[in-house]
Amino acid sequence: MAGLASGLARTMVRVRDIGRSTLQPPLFLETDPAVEEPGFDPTFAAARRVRLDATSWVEHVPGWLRGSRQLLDSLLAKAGWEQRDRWMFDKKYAEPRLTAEYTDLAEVPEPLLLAITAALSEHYGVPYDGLWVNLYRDHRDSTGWHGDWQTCRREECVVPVLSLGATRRFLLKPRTGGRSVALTPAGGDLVVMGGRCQRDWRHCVPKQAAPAEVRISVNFSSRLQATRA
Ligand SMILES: O=C(O)CCC(=O)C(=O)O
Ligand SMILES: [Fe+2]
Repeated sequence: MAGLASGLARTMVRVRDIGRSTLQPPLFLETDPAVEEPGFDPTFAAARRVRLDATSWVEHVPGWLRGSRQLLDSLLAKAGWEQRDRWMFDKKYAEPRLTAEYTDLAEVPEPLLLAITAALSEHYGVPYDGLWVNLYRDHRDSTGWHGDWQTCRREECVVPVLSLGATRRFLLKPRTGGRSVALTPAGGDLVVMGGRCQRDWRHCVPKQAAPAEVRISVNFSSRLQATRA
């Protein structure tokens, strides 16, 4: 991680350069490798893409956001966390995590997230205009196998997920069954699902036996992708 951090330091964007109201990526780049302020790599230099099959892929960008603990603490305090229910057959279950959703970016409580949204839009060529955040309070919280159908109604979508806090396993497996692919995103890492991933694959964040601290995932959405072509 030390090598990676110093390699990325040149291109980190400082949070203090991010205007409150602008959706444009910040213009000033940080040059001091010792800086601890939050900052992201607008070049996505560390991205590693895994081809899942001929039409689906997942990308892991380790260490994309530096100083991610600050964003975690801020969201913990400021996001309007709610408990959601899920119906399974005839029974209602409380989801084993908390969620806050922002369909309007103007409501997002952290300006850094606006700059991050703009950088993701620019890099992946998708106009992200909303996001939802999930809070995994400890190792017993989880997300079951699913595809993001509500936010991906097109054949192909690009769905970025930014991890903050504890390292947890993020698994993908073909919808029709078969071996799963495991990623272990740490705080500050991006996982990006692309191609037909939401149609042909499922993803989850499983519970684990080993104790884990709090984790937040930030999931980016686009009205364009949520609308049938
Ligand atoms: O928490 C994560 O890493 C993934 C969350 C997710 O897949 C979802 O909320 O749809
Ligand atoms: Fe999902």
